[in-house]
Amino acid sequence: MPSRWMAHSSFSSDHFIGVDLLGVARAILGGAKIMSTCKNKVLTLVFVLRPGEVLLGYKKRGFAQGWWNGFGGKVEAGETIEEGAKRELHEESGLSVSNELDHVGVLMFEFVNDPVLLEVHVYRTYSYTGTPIETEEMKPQWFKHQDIPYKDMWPDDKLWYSLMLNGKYFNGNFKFEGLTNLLEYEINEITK
Ligand SMILES: COc1nc(N)nc2c1ncn2[C@H]1C[C@H](O)[C@@H](COP(=O)(O)OP(=O)(O)OP(=O)(O)O)O1
Repeated sequence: MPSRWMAHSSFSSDHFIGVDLLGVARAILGGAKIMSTCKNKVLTLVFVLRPGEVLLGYKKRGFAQGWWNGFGGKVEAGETIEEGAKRELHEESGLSVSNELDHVGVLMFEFVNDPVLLEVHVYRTYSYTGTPIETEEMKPQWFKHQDIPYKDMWPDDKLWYSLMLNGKYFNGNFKFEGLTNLLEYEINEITK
């Protein structure tokens, strides 16, 4: 969300890769403009962890079909973002979480020629009940951190997964042209 761009302006050089300063300035200014004209679509993305491994789901249909991702989707009317995250996790993987999820980040995605910004709330948890099951939408599989299949994932994922896996808090802004061409981005680690 553009306001978050402003609120957390301390860039971590470790995670601020591949964008020149002019590009960042343009992106921030562009963000401010976008904020006044766009409506955000609020989505969730949940990562279930066990020591050294993360559970990902292979998307069998719809948006980003054929790619691996965490579990999540649109927040429905009448539910909090975290309730939406738990519901989507259960629908897509069969797992339930009764404790609070750890809210580790917010990612903003802009797509060229699309006025709608995606506001993706990222959660992680080590605490869950159930056994992952294949659903109509996702096929779950545990991956060791070193085996995460980044080539079959959204191009932004390799840029922020290490923060998420290491329990850091972060936000990010990404501008895509189509689904595979990441034009600009910035990622900020947040000190709580
Ligand atoms: C653009 O980059 C993205 N990267 C990553 N890693 N994840 C993303 C990106 N854009 C969206 N997502 C996530 C956010 C959600 O978890 C899903 C999209 O959810 P979907 O559109 O399938 O929402 P549902 O409510 O499940 O939709 P249907 O019920 O209509 O299937 O991807």
